[in-house]
Amino acid sequence: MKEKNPWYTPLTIIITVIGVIAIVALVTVAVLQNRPLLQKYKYGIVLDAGSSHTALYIYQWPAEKDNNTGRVEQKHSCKVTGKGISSYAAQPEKAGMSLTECMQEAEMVVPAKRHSETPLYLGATAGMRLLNIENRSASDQVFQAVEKALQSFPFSYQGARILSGQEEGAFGWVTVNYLDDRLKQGLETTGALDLGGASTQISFVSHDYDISESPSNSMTFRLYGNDYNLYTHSFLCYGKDQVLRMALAKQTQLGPSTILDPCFHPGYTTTRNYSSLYDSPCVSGRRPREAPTNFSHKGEGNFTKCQEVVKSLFNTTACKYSKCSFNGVFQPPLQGPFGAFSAYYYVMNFLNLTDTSIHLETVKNNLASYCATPWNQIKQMHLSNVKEKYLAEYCFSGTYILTLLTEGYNFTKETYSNIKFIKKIKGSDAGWTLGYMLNLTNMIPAEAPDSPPLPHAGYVSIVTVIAVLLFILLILSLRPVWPRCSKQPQIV
Ligand SMILES: Nc1ncnc2c1ncn2[C@@H]1O[C@H](COP(=O)(O)OP(=O)(O)O)[C@@H](O)[C@H]1O
Ligand SMILES: [Ca+2]
Repeated sequence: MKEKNPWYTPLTIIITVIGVIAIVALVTVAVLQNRPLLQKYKYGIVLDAGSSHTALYIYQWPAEKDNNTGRVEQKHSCKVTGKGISSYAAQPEKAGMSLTECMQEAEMVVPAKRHSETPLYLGATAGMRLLNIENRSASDQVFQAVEKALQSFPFSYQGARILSGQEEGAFGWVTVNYLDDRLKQGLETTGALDLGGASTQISFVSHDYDISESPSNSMTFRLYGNDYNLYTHSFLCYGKDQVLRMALAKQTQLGPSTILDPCFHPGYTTTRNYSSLYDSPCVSGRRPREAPTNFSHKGEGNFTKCQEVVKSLFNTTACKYSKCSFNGVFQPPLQGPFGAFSAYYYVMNFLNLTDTSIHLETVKNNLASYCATPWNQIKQMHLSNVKEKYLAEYCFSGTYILTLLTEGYNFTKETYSNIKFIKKIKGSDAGWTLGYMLNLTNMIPAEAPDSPPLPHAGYVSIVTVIAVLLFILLILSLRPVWPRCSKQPQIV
């Protein structure tokens, strides 16, 4: 006769079945109760009207969480065809029209029932700052045209304006640290380096400096219960396109109608127009009196000489503060890691120089040999997939970036490795737009939100483990019954 398994008594079977059903029910209720109902999203749209081009970003976040936890992410981006809105000074309506395609894309991406509640912002940066200095009424007309175009879409239009350099720098810093989840957790923050076409920004938290030394460079925030004292500065005219103008202006001032430019590849040659070169407040003061219409621009491909030209655009002698970067601008000691984005990334990524663990001298040597490569060879290798204008300027831009970081901001060969060249963080572009929207929609609270002591997954696991333990205890408590059942004769 077979031994009867004591576990097979009707009582234990019934208890087991009820127990399993109870556990499944308990876990299901716990999961359903705590799961966000349906993943419904809200949306926000920001247009970045930069000096070289405009880009549209669509952000989304779970509808029930818009007030606290850091869950905003980039859903979509669209690059407006053509140049930046400031280039339409002579025909403002076209600035508005240029945005149509991307705005239509936004209408498709954002679900129709959310259109009317989706905020839409346009922020313009250094290109419009310069146009505003140069020709106030042209800048106003561009804004009127842009405003009219944006209002014709079904979103909740919140206005178009020029950001100050401080705002541009600070919102870039907010974006980077928000996406890295550093703000909510009160971690050490990352500095932000943004290189545009017409201006460049540096923003970081430096603990041991006196903000009163230069109040115009300081911004204070209280975010998620932490206080931040941010140093930020925007150098107008030190974006890479305006710096190139300044470099050319400097070299053409010497007089000849042909300039041999060390920042361009050997064999590169083009004819440039004096008026269009000097058509910017960054250089207009330097225009030679009796310049011919055109000048010939030839490349020489010499990194060391190029660096000298670029260095001459930084004034590092005058400083009325305890410490300066350049042009008499206060800068506290650099601190912490830095994220460098926008043109910093485009240029260093093209040059294969994004790895900052490589020694700075090696980086310079690599760039020097790139600059010395004949223009024909460069074109043969890359012209099929890179715009010729960008391609011609990477040697200059790379040299400018290294010079700005070391001679301008005072990064050393030791601190260079604190910089990370980045394009995106967790799928969202690094740039000022996200920080701008978070601020305007009050999505980063000053105080830490009250959150449940456990994350959802932890809560469910604990409930499950406790339920299973209780169940085992129950089964074990029935054990005294078993010996009786097993007192069966064991002989066959
Ligand atoms: N693929 C690329 N390679 C090199 N440079 C690029 C690339 N894409 C964009 N850029 C440059 O990045 C810069 C972006 O600046 P932008 O945001 O338009 O100006 P700003 O921020 O000064 O208003 C411009 O100089 C533009 O030419
Ligand atoms: Ca920009």
